Amino acid sequence: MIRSALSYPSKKNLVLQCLRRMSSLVSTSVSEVHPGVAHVTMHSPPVNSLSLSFCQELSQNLQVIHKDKSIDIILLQSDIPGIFSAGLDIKEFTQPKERLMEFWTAFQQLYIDLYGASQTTIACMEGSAPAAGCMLALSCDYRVMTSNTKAKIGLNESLLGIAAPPWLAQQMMDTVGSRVAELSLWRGTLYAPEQALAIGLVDELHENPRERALELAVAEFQKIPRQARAASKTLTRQKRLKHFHQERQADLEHFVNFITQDAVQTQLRGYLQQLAAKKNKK
Ligand SMILES: CC/C=C\C/C=C\C/C=C\CC/C=C/CC(=O)SCCNC(=O)CCNC(=O)[C@H](O)C(C)(C)COP(=O)(O)OP(=O)(O)OC[C@H]1O[C@@H](n2cnc3c(N)ncnc32)[C@H](O)[C@@H]1OP(=O)(O)O
Repeated sequence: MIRSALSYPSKKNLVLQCLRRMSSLVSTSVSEVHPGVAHVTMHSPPVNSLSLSFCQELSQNLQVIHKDKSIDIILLQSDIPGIFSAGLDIKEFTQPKERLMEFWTAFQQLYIDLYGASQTTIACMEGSAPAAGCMLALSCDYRVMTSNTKAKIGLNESLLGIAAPPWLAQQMMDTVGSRVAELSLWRGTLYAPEQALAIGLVDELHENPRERALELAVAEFQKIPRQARAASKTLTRQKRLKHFHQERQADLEHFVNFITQDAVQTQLRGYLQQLAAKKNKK
C-alpha cells in the first residue's frame, strides 16, 4: 500500500527517484505543496514509532530532497491524528545485537539527515512528540505545535529506565538552556503545549500547525535568501555535527552496551506492558 500523493510538477527526476523508493517503502510520503516547499509526511500507524525501516525510509526521502536544489523548505508532519511521533520503536530495543547496531546506525543517520539539512525545516506537530519524536522536532529549525492540550512533547527516556543519548540531550540544552534541560531530562518531563512554549521547546502554538507552517514558509522564510538561511544553519550546527561524526562509533557502542543490560531490558519490557495495559483500559 502506497500512501503517497506524490506530486512534483516539473521535477521529473525527483519524482522518478521517489517513486522508485516508494514502491518498496510505505511509511513516509513527499509532496511539493508550494514552489520550493515540500511536505514530508509520516504515516506509520499506530503511532509513527521509529523502527529500523522507518528511520531508513525517512532518511532516504530526506536525502532525495537534499539533492533537489529547487526545494528550499521542508515541512515535517504526521497524518496520524494526535501523534507526531512516539519516538523510537521500543520493540527494536529487545532485538539481537547486530540488529540493534543496524537500528541505532539508522537512527544516527536520520539525525544527520534532518539536523544537517541545508534546507530550512519546520516541524508541524499536530500531536505528541515524546523522546525521539521530540528529537525530530528539535532537529528542525522551527517548531509549530498544536494548541490541543492532549498533545505532549519532551524527553521522557528516564521513565523507561534509559537516558537520551548525549547528542539528543545536547539538542535539548541548546534549545531550552542547561538548567531546564537538566531538570526535564532526569524527571522525564513531557510538556503540554503552553508549557513547551513557555520554556522555548516549541516556537509557536497554533490550532492548525500545517496551515501556519506553510504560511510561515511562504510569507516569511522564503523572503530570506536561501543561501543566507543555509549559511546561518551552518554557523549554529556545524560544530555539533562535526563532533557527532567524531563520536558516532563510540555512541553506537555505548548504546548497545547500555541497552543490552539485563536491568534495562527488564525495565523496557515492563514499560511495554504498561503501554499495553493502558490501551486495554481504554
Ligand atoms: C551517559 C549516558 C548514558 C546512557 C545513554 C546511552 C545511550 C543511549 C541509550 C538509550 C537511548 C534510547 C533512546 C530512546 C529514545 C526513544 O524514543 S524511547 C521511546 C519513548 N517513547 C515513548 O515513551 C512513547 C510511548 N507511547 C506513548 O506514550 C503513547 O503511545 C502515545 C502518547 C505516543 C500515543 O498514545 P495513544 O494514542 O493513546 O496510543 P497507545 O498508547 O494506545 O499506543 C498504541 C500502540 O502503539 C504502541 N506504542 C506506543 N508507543 C510505542 C513506541 N515508542 N514503540 C513501540 N510501540 C509503541 C503501544 O504499545 C500500542 O501498541 P498495541 O496496539 O497495543 O500493540
